[in-house]
This record gives sequence, C-alpha cells and structure tokens, in this order.
Amino acid sequence: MNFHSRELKPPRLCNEALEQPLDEAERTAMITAAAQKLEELFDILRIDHQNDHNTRETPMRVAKMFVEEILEGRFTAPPRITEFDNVQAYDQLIVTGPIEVRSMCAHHLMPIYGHAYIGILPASDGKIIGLSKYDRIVEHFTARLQIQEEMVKQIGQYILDMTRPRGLAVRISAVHMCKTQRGVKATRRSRMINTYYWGELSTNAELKREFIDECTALDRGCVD
Ligand SMILES: Nc1nc2c(ncn2[C@@H]2O[C@H](COP(=O)(O)OP(=O)(O)OP(=O)(O)O)[C@@H](O)[C@H]2O)c(=O)[nH]1
Repeated sequence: MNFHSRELKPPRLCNEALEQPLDEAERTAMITAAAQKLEELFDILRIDHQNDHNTRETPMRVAKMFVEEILEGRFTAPPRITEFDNVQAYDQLIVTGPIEVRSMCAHHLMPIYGHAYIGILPASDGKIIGLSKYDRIVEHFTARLQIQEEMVKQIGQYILDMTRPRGLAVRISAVHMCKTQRGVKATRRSRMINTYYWGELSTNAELKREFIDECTALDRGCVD
C-alpha cells in the first residue's frame, strides 16, 4: 500500500515493525483505508453498519483500535530508554513484574493477556535502565500480532541490545483466548508459561531458581 510519497513495505513478519514509524498523515490514511475494508467485511457478514445504530461507527472504531492500540507497536518507534551508569557496580539479580501483557494472537486475532516478569543480572561496568522502561518495552512488543514464543525473545533481545547485561530472563504467563473462547474452549484458567534465558541466567541453575522463585512470589502477590 502506498501512502503519499513513501512506500510502506510490509515487514516479513506480523510481529515486526515497519522500517520507519508512521507519520500523522500516514496513520490517518491507514485508518481510513482499513475502515473501508472493514465496511466491506461487515457487508459480507451481512451486518448493516449503515442503518444499525449499534454498528454504524464500528468499522472506523475497529480500524482506529487496530492502528492506534492493538498493532501500535508495529507503527511506532520503540520506547526511548533512560540509561544510568551503574555507579555502585550493582551485579546481583533484579526481578521486575508482574508487567501487564495485552496482545493479540497471530492465528485467530484473539486477545492474549497475562503477565511478564523480567530478570536482569547487570554488568558491573554496564548500564542500568529506568524500571518503568521494562513495562514500556513489554507494551511495545506486545502491541502486535504475536505468538508467545517469539514475544519473549523480542522483548529480551531489545533489553539485551540496550543494556548488555551479564544475564537476562523474560518469562510470560498468559491466557490465549483463541483457546478459551473458541476451538477447544479450554478453561479460562488455562495459561501458557514460557521463559527465555540469556547469558549467565541460561547457564547458572541457582540463578534460574532464584528468578523463578521471585516470579512465583510476585505472582502470588507475596511481595508488597
Ligand atoms: N505454540 C503456540 N501456539 C499458539 C499460540 N497462540 C495460538 N496457538 C495455537 O496455534 C494453533 C492455530 O493453528 P490451527 O490449528 O491451524 O487453528 P485451528 O484449526 O483454528 O485450531 P483450533 O484452535 O484447535 O481450533 C492453535 O492450536 C492455537 O492454540 C502461541 O502463542 N504459541
């Protein structure tokens, strides 16, 4: 699709971002084009979006929701990261979470929701990033069509590139509504949990155990 002078090539994967973030005019053009296609979809599904007061604005609403919310991470730049020098050479495990995960599954376009936990083993001569930035990074990489295995790796790789820690772990525990609301109609308590480890966290069993224990405590709300 061509918006104005710039050609917006689709990235190879649905969970990758465009080469350049959308500018305001491109964003508006994308929403308008998507709304027109959604109107066509409604026509095919025999939903009278012109006369039914409940669905009159829905194609535009849904188009906006996709571009500005659900897939926002494909169309915007990754969050700006504030780095601090690791002045005290802090080199022990830091665990942060739960961080809200709100995403959409690439196969059925159904919500994925749950929590992320991040474990960082900083390098004593490296950088420390602001705590809130982990939440922003998760928000950015989950606002795409995702599968959980790739989501943890994308989040981790970005943190790795930004901070070069000695070790890193990214864990997500989430409900996939493609499994609970349709198909096998699994119980809503059914979740998928996966963890990806890098550096010392991938080789040191004690550190892994410490990370999992902290996640379990945070998950149970044991830590105030
Ligand atoms: N490994 C993995 N599988 C996922 C994820 N999200 C959804 N799935 C699964 O991907 C599969 C989708 O492919 P298909 O088997 O072609 O879809 P389907 O015929 O509608 O399958 P059912 O969901 O079993 O009705 C389903 O088994 C989903 O449960 C994810 O994040 N990771």
